Amino acid sequence: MSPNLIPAPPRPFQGFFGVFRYSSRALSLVWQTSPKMMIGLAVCTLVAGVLPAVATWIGQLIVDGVVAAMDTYQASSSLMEVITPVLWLVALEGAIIALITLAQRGLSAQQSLLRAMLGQKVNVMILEKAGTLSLSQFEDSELYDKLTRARREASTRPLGLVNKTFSLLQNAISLVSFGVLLVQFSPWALLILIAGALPVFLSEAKFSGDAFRLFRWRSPQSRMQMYLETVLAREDSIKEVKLFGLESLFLQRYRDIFTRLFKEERLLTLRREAWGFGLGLIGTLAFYMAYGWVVLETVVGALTLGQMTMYLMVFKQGQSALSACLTSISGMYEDNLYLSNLYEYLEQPTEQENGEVTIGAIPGDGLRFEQVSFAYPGGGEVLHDISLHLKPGESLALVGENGSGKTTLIKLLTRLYHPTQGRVLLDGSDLRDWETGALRRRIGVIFQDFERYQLQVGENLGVGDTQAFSDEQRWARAAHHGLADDFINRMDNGYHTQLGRWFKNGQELSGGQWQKVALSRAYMRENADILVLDEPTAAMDAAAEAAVFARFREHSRDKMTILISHRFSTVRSAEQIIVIDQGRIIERGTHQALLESDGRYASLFRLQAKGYQ
Ligand SMILES: Nc1ncnc2c1ncn2[C@@H]1O[C@H](COP(=O)(O)OP(=O)(O)OP(=O)(O)O)[C@@H](O)[C@H]1O
Repeated sequence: MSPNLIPAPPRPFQGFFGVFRYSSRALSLVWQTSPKMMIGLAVCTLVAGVLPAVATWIGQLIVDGVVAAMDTYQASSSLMEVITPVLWLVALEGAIIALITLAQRGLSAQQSLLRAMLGQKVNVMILEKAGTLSLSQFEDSELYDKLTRARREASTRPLGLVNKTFSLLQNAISLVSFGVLLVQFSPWALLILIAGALPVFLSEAKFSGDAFRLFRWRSPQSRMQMYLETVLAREDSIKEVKLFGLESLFLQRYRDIFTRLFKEERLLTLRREAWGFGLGLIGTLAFYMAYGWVVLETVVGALTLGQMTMYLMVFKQGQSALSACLTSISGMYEDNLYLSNLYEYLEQPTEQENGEVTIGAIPGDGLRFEQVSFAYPGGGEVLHDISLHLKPGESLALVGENGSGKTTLIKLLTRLYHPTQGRVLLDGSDLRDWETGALRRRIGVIFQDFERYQLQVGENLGVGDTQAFSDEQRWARAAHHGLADDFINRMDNGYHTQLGRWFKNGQELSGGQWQKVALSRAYMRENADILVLDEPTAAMDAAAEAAVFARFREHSRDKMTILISHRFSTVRSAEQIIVIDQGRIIERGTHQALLESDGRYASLFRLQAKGYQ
């Protein structure tokens, strides 16, 4: 796809000025970050903007002073007397130049400090917003693109915009002061100056828009590149990459994406620079026309030598100030486009899911699914008409083939998703109405794809209850329930051992040990009265599994427990067993009752039992 074919943004080029709507927000963001430095930037900008014209004007006074001094000196008076006024002017110009340098240093120091502070602030804003997004929003690839784009570009853009705003101000001030001097020569000269710079500006603005559209268009591909980088360079995937010999395959795909993207980028860059050069020539032409004119006026005696030098300087500097102004404007346009990305992401509506219920309408009623159906966003229905009731102290086991919907049911119970039809009730109140904190405190859950944090072992347990994140006694208790205490106590630094390979002295655990850590994490929620274990023992040896369930039953006598497992040995003791097939409940009852009814459960059980004979 060529950049020409890249879909235009909702407000195309004619909305050039409309796109500046993010400028004020970027400015206020910088102001919030550091009002002092923003004022400092403004002062330095002002100083660096006004003084060059003053220096040029003094330059003219010096040249004319020198010419006059040469005449006076020949008419013989003392050299010192003749030259002193000129030397004072030289000293003054020197002082002004020193002041300009000081202002420029001040500018760059404040810019680099602000850059660091703003980068951090914007990244925190992006991550804070990420914390408010729902799971389904995270799974939406368009939103994910927005998030990635915002993280890649947006953190440097607010400061860029502020810098350009100030630089625009600075150059505009210089331009006005040069303009005042130039108009005295001829208003036409001012016109020539403007006419020379305008074409480059227009082409720059157009290409900035194109560059942004290219950036947007290619973000899914950039994301694929980032993904391949991760797979090829992360310890958790490298094992498989090596064994399957995937390096060259993935690297080739990585290169192909680059080649495709680079083709577009090269085309755009070449066009941008070629047009910039061609239209820039108009500016050069304008300068040399004005040059010839000034020379002519000097030769015929309409200008002094000092004035000639000054006007040439003024024209040259005026020209660069004008083109700097226009570059700032087109740069601001570009920054605004990128900021539109950031704000599109930050303004993404979040699903308001915080209700107010902290104690249910019918305390002690337990958990109910009432004719619940569910479809993932953009997908077909994966759960159909599920009804079940679990009272405090009862245990439920979910059985079913891969993909039948067991984990999805748990996601609804933990309110990671909402039912598309029907309701889930806890103690008689709809889950949607529960206050998030109160609801989460009541549920301890371990998913089959639990997270392996590159933190200390203890902290890996602590994440189960942020209130007790660093509570070592609670770590020990949870590890005891989850049968993780034995191996943790044998580690060099006990609960303070760093896990994973990302950081120094990190230790890797076996699959079963990780699972024990995850199980203990669920036990950190001591007040939770709903315990959900989604295949908690798949990686454990038989003895560990038996011990885990013995401990589980003992620990959860007065709780509601939901267990998902493909092993019937662990399922059979549940008071209620539900068999799910393609999102529907097809059988329910106790182990004994299900065997007697001789349905799907009974045949699956016999199949597994045969495997052990
Ligand atoms: N995030 C998702 N987005 C879209 N569809 C999904 C998502 N997660 C699961 N599914 C689909 O929902 C269906 C049920 O998946 P679920 O994970 O609930 O099955 P499961 O019974 O837990 O399977 P397993 O025994 O393999 O863990 C599957 O068809 C799956 O493809």
